[in-house]
Amino acid sequence: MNNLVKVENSKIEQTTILTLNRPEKRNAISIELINQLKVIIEKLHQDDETKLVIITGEGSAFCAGGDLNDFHGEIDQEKAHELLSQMQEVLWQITTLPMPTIAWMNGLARGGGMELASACDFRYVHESGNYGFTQGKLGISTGWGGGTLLYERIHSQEAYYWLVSADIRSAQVLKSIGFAQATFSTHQLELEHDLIKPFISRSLTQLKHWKSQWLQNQDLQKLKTKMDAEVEACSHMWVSDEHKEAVSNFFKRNKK
Ligand SMILES: CC[C@@H](C(=O)O)C(=O)SCCNC(=O)CCNC(=O)[C@H](O)C(C)(C)COP(=O)(O)OP(=O)(O)OC[C@H]1O[C@@H](n2cnc3c(N)ncnc32)[C@H](O)[C@@H]1OP(=O)(O)O
Repeated sequence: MNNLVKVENSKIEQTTILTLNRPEKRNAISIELINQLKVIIEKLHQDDETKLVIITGEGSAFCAGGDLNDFHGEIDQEKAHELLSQMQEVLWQITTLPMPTIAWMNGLARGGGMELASACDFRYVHESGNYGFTQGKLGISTGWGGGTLLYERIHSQEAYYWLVSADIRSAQVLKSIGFAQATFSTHQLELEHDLIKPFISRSLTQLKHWKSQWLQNQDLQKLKTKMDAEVEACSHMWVSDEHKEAVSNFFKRNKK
């Protein structure tokens, strides 16, 4: 079995780094990758020693969103709902992990890649990357619950506008709207990085306490209900002609 997600446990720093490992596909999230991620995140829920989880991508991209070969345009509404729900569950499990999570966005992200980042507690973005909730241009809405999470991360007026405009933004803009906590310029993720150091210097007890406080501060039941509604809405848009055409145009563009 290919490791579509690399897992590195750093015992001294009590940190787990998860690296999406399909660089040739810009780390697009296939069904197989979802299945692997599911098992890894489930294990982390039972892990009493890890105090920090970092999600990043191999190569030039953080994540290009759902793999459009698996999440293709010809599936019906029920099937779309079933597939979208699988990744929604992963996003939910990441959101509710008992330790802090960081999306270390080493490069570009699109669509579901932005949703994945939104499921993390903190986001750091590479200064040369570009980032977009581009679902609007594909004739759909966010389909994994990440639109709901976006509203939790930035000002609601800005979230609403970003989803409608579906525009691609720079790292500096992400920082200015509060989606990213900071930008970085290094290519290799190092746990000694100034942005990671504060986490590593805190104890397991401290970090788990702050995470639990963070989760208590949210109405998780309401959040889950809103994420469910988002998946349902997207599954209906999935079968629109506009969406089918957008997916087909993507593959045609890539064949040129
Ligand atoms: C399904 C859930 C839904 C959601 O809930 O949000 C989504 O995520 S929908 C998907 C949203 N994502 C996109 O629309 C991104 C599509 N990709 C691109 O726009 C570009 O590929 C890129 C991400 C901007 C990268 O551009 P570039 O660096 O120029 O690389 P290429 O375009 O040449 O891509 C390299 C390689 O990767 C394949 N690829 C990229 N993204 C996807 C994808 N989302 N699904 C499947 N495959 C993808 C691309 O086809 C190329 O493959 P080869 O042709 O085999 O080299």
